[in-house]
Amino acid sequence: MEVGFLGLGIMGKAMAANLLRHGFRVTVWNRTLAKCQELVALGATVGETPAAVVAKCRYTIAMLSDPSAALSVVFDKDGVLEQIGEGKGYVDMSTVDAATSSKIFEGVKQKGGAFVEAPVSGSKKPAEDGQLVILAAGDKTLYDDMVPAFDVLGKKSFFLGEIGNGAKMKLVVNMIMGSISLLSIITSILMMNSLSEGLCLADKSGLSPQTLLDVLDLGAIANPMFKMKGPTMLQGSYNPAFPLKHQQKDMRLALALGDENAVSMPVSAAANEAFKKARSLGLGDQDFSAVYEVVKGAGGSGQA
Ligand SMILES: NC(=O)C1=CN([C@@H]2O[C@H](COP(=O)(O)OP(=O)(O)OC[C@H]3O[C@@H](n4cnc5c(N)ncnc54)[C@H](OP(=O)(O)O)[C@@H]3O)[C@@H](O)[C@H]2O)C=CC1
Ligand SMILES: O=CCCC(=O)O
Repeated sequence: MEVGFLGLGIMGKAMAANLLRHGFRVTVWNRTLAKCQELVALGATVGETPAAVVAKCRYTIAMLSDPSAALSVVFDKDGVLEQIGEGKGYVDMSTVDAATSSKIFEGVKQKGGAFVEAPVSGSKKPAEDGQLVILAAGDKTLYDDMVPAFDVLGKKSFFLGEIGNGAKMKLVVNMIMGSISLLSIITSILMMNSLSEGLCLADKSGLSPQTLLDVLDLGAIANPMFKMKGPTMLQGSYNPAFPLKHQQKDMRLALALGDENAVSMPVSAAANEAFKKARSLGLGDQDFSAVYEVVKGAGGSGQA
């Protein structure tokens, strides 16, 4: 199967590489064209513009940063709309809001093409391993055509019906993830303080601190988020798997969805403020766990 791939950021690069590894013929484009070279080394060909990629491929996938990028790649000069038409499909896997997705759907439909939105759950590692969860909606025939690609990219794909449902599901999932991550970080700080006391007490009492850690990790207070992100957070190292600016964009879009539906979400609103604060501190391109710096600055223990 031949596919086009637009957007080779953290996620797009891993996903396009995965398709190549599984025998797909892939034509790639990225705004910063130099980033295509890594994929060329894996066997991809390059399209000079989104329109050139769509002209060459029956199916084109996009993985772009946010609503404005997703719209620009479709509607601007040399964009997808210049070449999409009867018999061609466009699949946007970026995380955007339902209104953005609907605009793209209408634009593609007017040209006679088919459109599926298919945002994903799972970060850099699941993208590399083909273990994403795909939340698709839109044209069912195109969705069925894309199943071989979705099977490579993900461990499970859902077809959620009319356009917008995939975008909304993704925003709800990420809103929960963003809030829980923040709560988990705060909890971790408190946990780490009490853990420090516990380790000290074990040591002074002649017990092995490492055995204490092993016992705790098997019990009810084991904390997967802290286990995954904790060690690098403690070093103040936030190499991005999921950039903080994208987490804050998702919180913002999810809160707007809450506004539209009059759903009160005080926890998410507070989490959004913390992510915004982190962006104002210049942490937007770091991993979303860098929100820890905000929590520390607000009076959490730097010992954590
Ligand atoms: N990282 C993660 O863990 C996950 C991310 N997502 C979502 O996937 C999408 C991509 O994320 P990720 O790969 O991490 O993001 P990156 O920031 O690493 O990559 C963003 C991509 O979008 C391109 N881009 C940005 N603005 C424009 C524009 N105006 N026109 C054309 N291209 C543009 C960038 O091009 P250039 O290289 O030129 O800057 C790059 O290819 C986002 O919507 C994110 O929310 C979903 C699940 C997990
Ligand atoms: O949108 C990013 C989600 C990251 C994840 O699901 O781990």
